[in-house]
Amino acid sequence: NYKPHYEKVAKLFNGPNAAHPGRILMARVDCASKVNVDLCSRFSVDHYPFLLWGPPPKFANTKWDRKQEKSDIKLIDDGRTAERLLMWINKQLESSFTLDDKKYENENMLPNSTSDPKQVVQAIYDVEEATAHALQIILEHKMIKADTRDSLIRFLQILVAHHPSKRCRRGSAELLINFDDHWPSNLSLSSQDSSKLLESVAADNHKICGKEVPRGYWIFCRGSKSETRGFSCGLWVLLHSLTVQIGDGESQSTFTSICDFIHNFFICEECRKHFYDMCSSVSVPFKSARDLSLWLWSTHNKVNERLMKEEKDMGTGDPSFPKAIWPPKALCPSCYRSSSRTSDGALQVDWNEDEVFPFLVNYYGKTLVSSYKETYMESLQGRTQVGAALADDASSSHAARVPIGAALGVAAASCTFGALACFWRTQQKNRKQRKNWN
Ligand SMILES: Cc1cc2nc3c(=O)[nH]c(=O)nc-3n(C[C@H](O)[C@H](O)[C@H](O)COP(=O)(O)OP(=O)(O)OC[C@H]3O[C@@H](n4cnc5c(N)ncnc54)[C@H](O)[C@@H]3O)c2cc1C
Repeated sequence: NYKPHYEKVAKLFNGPNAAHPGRILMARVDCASKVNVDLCSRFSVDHYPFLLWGPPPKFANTKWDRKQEKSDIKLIDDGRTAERLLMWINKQLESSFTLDDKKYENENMLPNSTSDPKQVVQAIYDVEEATAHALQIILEHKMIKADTRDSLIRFLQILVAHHPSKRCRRGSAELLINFDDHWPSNLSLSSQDSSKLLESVAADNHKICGKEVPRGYWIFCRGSKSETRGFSCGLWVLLHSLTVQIGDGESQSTFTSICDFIHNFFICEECRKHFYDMCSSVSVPFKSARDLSLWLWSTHNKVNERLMKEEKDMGTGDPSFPKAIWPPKALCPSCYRSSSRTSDGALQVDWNEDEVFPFLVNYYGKTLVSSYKETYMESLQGRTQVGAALADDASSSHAARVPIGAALGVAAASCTFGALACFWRTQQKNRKQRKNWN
């Protein structure tokens, strides 16, 4: 959501149609990407958006500390919207640029097309990807601290028991077994200690969902644009899949663990804050898995509802996957008792929760896991049929449109097409690296 704000400002200064070319160079860095870890840690980036201002050469070789009083590089502390950011810049330069200096053209309005909801059978790969991705972010951003350590342990415990992927359950267990060796409870990590531990975890080849993951691409959560969907979509699917697996006696502790995990380890500041507020508004402890699954479902719908409006107003979001109240009637007709539209066009649904819960259990439980089991069995039988299995899936009644790159990637992970995999992965890496500096 910040992106269009910053692009609005950047378009005044960057690119061939800029109204004020060359006055300022705006650049963006994706700190969630491995190639930028060193750069981002030099500037102690611990949340986003994180805006810095300074002479370009200083960014090349400075190690910046925000506590440092006299520095050529400053933290922009008031730049959450295009207007405020431009006001901040105007103050620095004693200028009077306005956003109207060059009309902002929204390039994101592409025609809509609908997605096939049955693709969830392939979401198991994205749940693995999101799990590995989350751990990678936690390690690279050195987020395990004295006050967050317990929350990670509690979340890993849930993953050990209920992660829909067996290899992630195994990997989470291994991580827990070695947890005290890597992160002793009395250790308050200096950045040097933390780097050493990160190296040792990497050297142990500790991959929470097996060696092949993260694979570097998304299947179910693949957006039509490179910067949409992906991790946050995979994270939602993981959370839903956990809530439908737990037993009634675990519902309250799972609720607390999910809330704490998002609060401590989801680096999208706005998301974790909103989610934390919604967690805090729950006053009665959960007594059943049903209640927790329905709470997460309706919380997700509240986020959808809010983003639906924001994305419409700002032209963000993925045009091929517009936010909507979920599940749509076509996916679960019996979930709807009745529905109507308000005067401003918003959908209001009288839900039949006795139908929604079994629907969620089936969607995020049985259906999601079905594809994994098949693949896992095949991997035990010699790992040669994965590409074919995906192709078969695509024409089965669980029809899933598998992007060709992803299908090749999964096939490659089975070690069947080594050379192809190498080529494809290199392409992916190059693409990622190019993206990070545009
Ligand atoms: C905990 C959390 C909080 C977030 N908060 C914010 C925020 O405050 N601001 C922000 O801009 N972004 C937020 N995000 C990101 C945002 O919700 C989306 O994940 C992101 O925009 C990608 O959207 P998507 O189209 O892939 O669908 P997502 O919303 O990520 O959903 C993934 C899939 O889940 C299914 N689904 C959709 N709704 C439901 C539901 N109600 N119940 C069950 N399944 C459903 C659909 O199949 C969908 O494709 C948050 C993400 C998480 C995990």
